[in-house]
Amino acid sequence: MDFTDINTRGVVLLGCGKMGGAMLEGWLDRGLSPGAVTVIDPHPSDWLRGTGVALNAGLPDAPAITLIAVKPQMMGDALPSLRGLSDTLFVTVAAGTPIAAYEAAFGTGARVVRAMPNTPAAIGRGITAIVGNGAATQADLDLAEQFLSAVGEVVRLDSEEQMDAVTGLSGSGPAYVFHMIEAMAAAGEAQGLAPDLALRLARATVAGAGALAMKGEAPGQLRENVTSPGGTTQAGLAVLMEELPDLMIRTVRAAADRSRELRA
Ligand SMILES: NC(=O)C1=CN([C@@H]2O[C@H](COP(=O)(O)OP(=O)(O)OC[C@H]3O[C@@H](n4cnc5c(N)ncnc54)[C@H](OP(=O)(O)O)[C@@H]3O)[C@@H](O)[C@H]2O)C=CC1
Ligand SMILES: O=C(O)[C@@H]1CCC=N1
Repeated sequence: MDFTDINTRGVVLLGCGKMGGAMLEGWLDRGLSPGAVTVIDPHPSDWLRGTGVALNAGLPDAPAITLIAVKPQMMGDALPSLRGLSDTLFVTVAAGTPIAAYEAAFGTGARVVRAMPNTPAAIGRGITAIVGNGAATQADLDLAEQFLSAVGEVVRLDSEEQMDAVTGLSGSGPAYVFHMIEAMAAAGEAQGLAPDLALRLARATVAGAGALAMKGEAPGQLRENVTSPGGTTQAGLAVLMEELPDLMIRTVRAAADRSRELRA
């Protein structure tokens, strides 16, 4: 991405914790100038202090993008610090909080893009779903997509309604995969492997399988490629496939339901 215009107009980041920090790290690595960034966060981390961004300073007049990355529960306290801004594109990554809440805070004319990223953004491997409000123009959506593309893939949603399902799947999804690594490592230990070795095998297996899946071949075919008739994988999958589909449906549904609750 060409950051020239954004580096000139500036970027404001409200909240720089795990998600805001992951995205900022990705953008700084890819050409966003630290001097163009103003972060508002009550307790900046050591990492953030070392980046050279402006911390809790006055806001630029018309930042190209104002990224909102505070927890939904903090939104009421946090949004008033952005009230002076008008000529900016608000991009929010908060789970649950609807676009209407930002329109209530900044006016119906405010240009808002609601986004749901995930933490692999820190290494440029995130995926973010976006949807704009009525005031957001095609150019605004293009800008948000370009900016977010710097830290991974971007998909556009047809409606804000889809955001709860997206949050339950890809927003929270990295945690499911990390837990899968933990569970696989524990299972290896249960079969007699040393903890370090089991973790190394589990981590590399998930990372390698993920990278292979990204080549585009259907995951079902990739699974079959591993499964020799009458072999070990078939024996393992007989157990996993009995439980996992229903478990995953319940997992994603619980997360999506929580996203719906946060809206209330
Ligand atoms: N973590 C993830 O994987 C994902 C998170 N999100 C969304 O991103 C948002 C942030 O989540 P996450 O990064 O995990 O949470 P964190 O708690 O790690 O980050 C939130 C940050 O906001 C700061 N903060 C609190 N109050 C204010 C305020 N009034 N003004 C400015 N900053 C404030 C917090 O400071 P302090 O800690 O000192 O209170 C913290 O640094 C949430 O809305 C979440 O739904 C979306 C997708 C994925
Ligand atoms: O757990 C959460 O609420 C946030 C939203 C998606 C991932 N983390």
